[in-house]
Amino acid sequence: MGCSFSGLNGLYDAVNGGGDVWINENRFKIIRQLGEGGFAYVFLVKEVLSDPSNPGISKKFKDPSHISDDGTYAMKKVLIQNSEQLEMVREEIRVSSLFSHPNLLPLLDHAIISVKVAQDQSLKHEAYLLFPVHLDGTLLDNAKTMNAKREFFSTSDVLQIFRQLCAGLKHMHSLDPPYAHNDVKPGNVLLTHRKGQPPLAILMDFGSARPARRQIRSRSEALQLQEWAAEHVSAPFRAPELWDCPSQCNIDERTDIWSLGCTLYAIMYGVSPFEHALGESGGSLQLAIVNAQIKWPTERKPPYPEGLHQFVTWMLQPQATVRPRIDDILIHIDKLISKFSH
Ligand SMILES: Nc1ncnc2c1ncn2[C@@H]1O[C@H](COP(=O)(O)OP(=O)(O)OP(=O)(O)O)[C@@H](O)[C@H]1O
Repeated sequence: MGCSFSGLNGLYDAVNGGGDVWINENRFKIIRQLGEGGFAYVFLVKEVLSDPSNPGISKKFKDPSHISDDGTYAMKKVLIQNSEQLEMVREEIRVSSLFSHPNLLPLLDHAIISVKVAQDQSLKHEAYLLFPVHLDGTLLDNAKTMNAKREFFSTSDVLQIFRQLCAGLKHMHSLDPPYAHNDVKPGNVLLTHRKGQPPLAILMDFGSARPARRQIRSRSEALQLQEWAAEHVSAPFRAPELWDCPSQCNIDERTDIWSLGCTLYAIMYGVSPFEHALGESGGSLQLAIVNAQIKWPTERKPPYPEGLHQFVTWMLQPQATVRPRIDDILIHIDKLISKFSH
């Protein structure tokens, strides 16, 4: 495979060479792989600064809190197979640049390059996205490890992690037009443990984020939305109206509130409240969700106050028009924090 130097979108190139990766005019050494997604690999990288007087990538940052003390970052390499995927990455880059909030993972830099395939000389694209790195894993990783050891987050940590997610989401829901994240789930939350403080929680992956409000006025529009959701919104966290969309309805950012309710449950118990129906047919997962059949832990004494369970049930209101909004959620979480945090 050879590399073309023609930037796309007026961008400079990220070019593989000598084991290092260039993102525009900055060079990074790959240290190790951190994770992988559908068509993406995420690497821990360290900036290579050959000239000590050159501040490197940090000179691009408007927010000084984005500067990495030791020059390490997370670099996501996206393999692009077709024009639809190219469009999706471009949209992820565009949408990411709309947000700026301490609980939303910022996109620090990006480049899309064209690569010539040696065999047939066809052109392929690769995208390189640079983010701050958070080495303590996702909320999903943490919940799985804790579950295996039969450990639980304290009530106070559950509330503080959840509050941070709500703060990030409020930023998205308050834009004009409001944006929905569309894939709020524990696997898309990065955690950083801090001494003497609750973990820092950061919502990531804006690949499915879109303007939240849509008017559905026909059967075909409803089916189109369901098809889009099936591809972009993780099933155990997907709101009922995205499974079974009426032909006449208004969809709004409260699809995220449903996913938030499932995520709060998962912070406590490690899985979505509907995950039990996953092993069965897809149909029964849908049925469990549209009927809001929440499966509560069967242990006699769950470690969390009943108020938290009621909070989950409130968010998991199958009828979207009466589901609470993010501002309602924030008011309630602050009440719970003052009641249960010491
Ligand atoms: N900034 C980061 N710091 C540390 N680890 C990260 C970071 N970003 C991503 N990861 C790791 O890489 C994994 C995959 O990242 P990400 O979810 O962004 O990929 P994706 O292709 O969008 O995945 P999916 O197909 O699940 O949507 C994450 O689960 C996480 O373990």
